[in-house]
Amino acid sequence: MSIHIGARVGDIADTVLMPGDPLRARYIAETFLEEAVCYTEVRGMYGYTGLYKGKRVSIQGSGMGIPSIGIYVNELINDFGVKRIMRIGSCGSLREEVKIRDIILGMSASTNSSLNDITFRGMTFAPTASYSLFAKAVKAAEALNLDFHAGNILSTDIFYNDDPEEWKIWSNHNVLAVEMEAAALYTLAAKKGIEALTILTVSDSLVTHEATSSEEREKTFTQMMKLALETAIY
Ligand SMILES: O=P(O)(O)O[C@H]1O[C@H](CO)[C@@H](O)[C@H]1O
Ligand SMILES: O=c1cc[nH]c(=O)[nH]1
Repeated sequence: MSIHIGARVGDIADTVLMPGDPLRARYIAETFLEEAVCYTEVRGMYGYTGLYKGKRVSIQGSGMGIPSIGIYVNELINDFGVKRIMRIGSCGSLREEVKIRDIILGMSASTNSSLNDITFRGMTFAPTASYSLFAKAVKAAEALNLDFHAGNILSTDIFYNDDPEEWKIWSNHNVLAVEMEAAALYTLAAKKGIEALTILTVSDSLVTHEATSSEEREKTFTQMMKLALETAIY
């Protein structure tokens, strides 16, 4: 058991899918996994292990934001020996061509967080997905006949930004969408030598101001869930 994950060594699979929302973790486990067992309820941040098409996979909530996912990713790797983490989250579109409910593979994650300023002392690190997982996700998407966008995403520390125009700086540099965790996942994965990828579904658009409901964000982004599970077993 680690400080924030109430599991025993061996309870968590080598491959972990991480939604921000713990209720999405429960929904995925109950909907897609066989023999799913809940291995942690600490802080209500549910984690489950079960079988997807016969292969062991875990689903662990990360919470919202870089500090929260940083805690869980560190413990998953250091205390439970996890080898592969795929974040599956919602995001806001920053580009007109990226429509609501579209799927995005985050090849790299820009950030306005001080996370890497602190670590790299003012120099700039480029948090990047693992090519191995990215390539598998592309093949899995093709097999599922799913369209997707692939590119740079933004991991922001600020959900409610006082400056309603700031997103355009990122949009003007072809950053596809905004979420709040991928840069930390990619940085920690690089440091610890594990594989990482972020798969997102567009829940709202900063361009058109369309938005989906909380219930839809918890339960209906099933194409992204299936894509991540198929990538896990590819
Ligand atoms: O849907 P999740 O995975 O939580 O991801 C997005 O949603 C949350 C904000 O509503 C942030 O965690 C952001 O990254
Ligand atoms: O971080 C996020 C997540 C979803 N939608 C947003 O606009 N931002």
